[in-house]
Amino acid sequence: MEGSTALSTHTDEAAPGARPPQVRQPRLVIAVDGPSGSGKSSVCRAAATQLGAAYLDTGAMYRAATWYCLDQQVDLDDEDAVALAVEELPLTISTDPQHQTITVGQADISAEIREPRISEKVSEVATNRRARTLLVAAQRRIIDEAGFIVAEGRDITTVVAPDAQVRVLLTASAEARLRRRGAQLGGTQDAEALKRQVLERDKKDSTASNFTEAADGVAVLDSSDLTFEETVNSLIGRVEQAQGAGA
Ligand SMILES: Nc1ncnc2c1ncn2[C@@H]1O[C@H](COP(=O)(O)OP(=O)(O)O)[C@@H](O)[C@H]1O
Ligand SMILES: Nc1ccn([C@H]2C[C@H](O)[C@@H](COP(=O)(O)OP(=O)(O)O)O2)c(=O)n1
Repeated sequence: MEGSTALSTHTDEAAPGARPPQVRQPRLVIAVDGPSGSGKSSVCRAAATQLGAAYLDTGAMYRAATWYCLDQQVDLDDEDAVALAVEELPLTISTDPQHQTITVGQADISAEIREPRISEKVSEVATNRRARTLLVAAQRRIIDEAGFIVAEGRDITTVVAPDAQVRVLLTASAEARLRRRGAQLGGTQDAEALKRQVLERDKKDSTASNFTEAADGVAVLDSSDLTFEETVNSLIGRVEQAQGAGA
């Protein structure tokens, strides 16, 4: 049933930065979208750590849903079956940028969801409209509970948190993104496999959300010619500007 989110998402308590838990953070949401390999996860994790903010990797939730469907031998072409599986998904996700774990039931699938077998199937779940509705609702709950959080994905600036104080589209050239993903996977993937996991997946994902052009009010951060540190600093600079504006 659409709207009745039985998706029992549970968030592990974030332990961000060195800030004591009793210090209440002002509400500040940093939304980052972008294509595969643009640096969203690594840049946002580093920025959240330095800022003492929580961190939400929404792609990991789509990956976990895909892992669960495959584990339960759900036919990914069967839209209803995929939506039902996502409805019952017993997901726990950490929002601590320094300790990222994701579990389904008792299974810790933090490493498994990064495997190429998941990357090659995840768009089939991410383009399921009902699955998206359920996952977006869960993501909004997590963001609301955290208050001070960097959330990244494909539709955070536009659908999940369009009212975020900082909204950034993180991009990089196709060449840079393929090179980065290849290096990240330790050179284990040939050029064709990388293209499937990066460019073809982006093309399919683009049918479900727009992360190739910045929406109104969303700043573009092109990391093609920036070092990792420069990219992180640029994002933090935007957050500090917003903090200054809100102070
Ligand atoms: N500006 C950058 N310069 C060089 N490498 C980067 C940069 N940004 C990210 N990377 C590296 O590229 C790889 C892919 O980044 P990742 O965060 O997984 O991207 P995404 O989450 O957008 O798919 C990581 O190994 C990361 O360290
Ligand atoms: N908010 C989001 C986040 C991810 N997705 C989809 C798109 C991707 O194919 C998968 C996995 O996302 P993930 O960010 O882990 O992918 P990359 O690390 O960028 O390659 O989920 C989405 O549709 N909406």
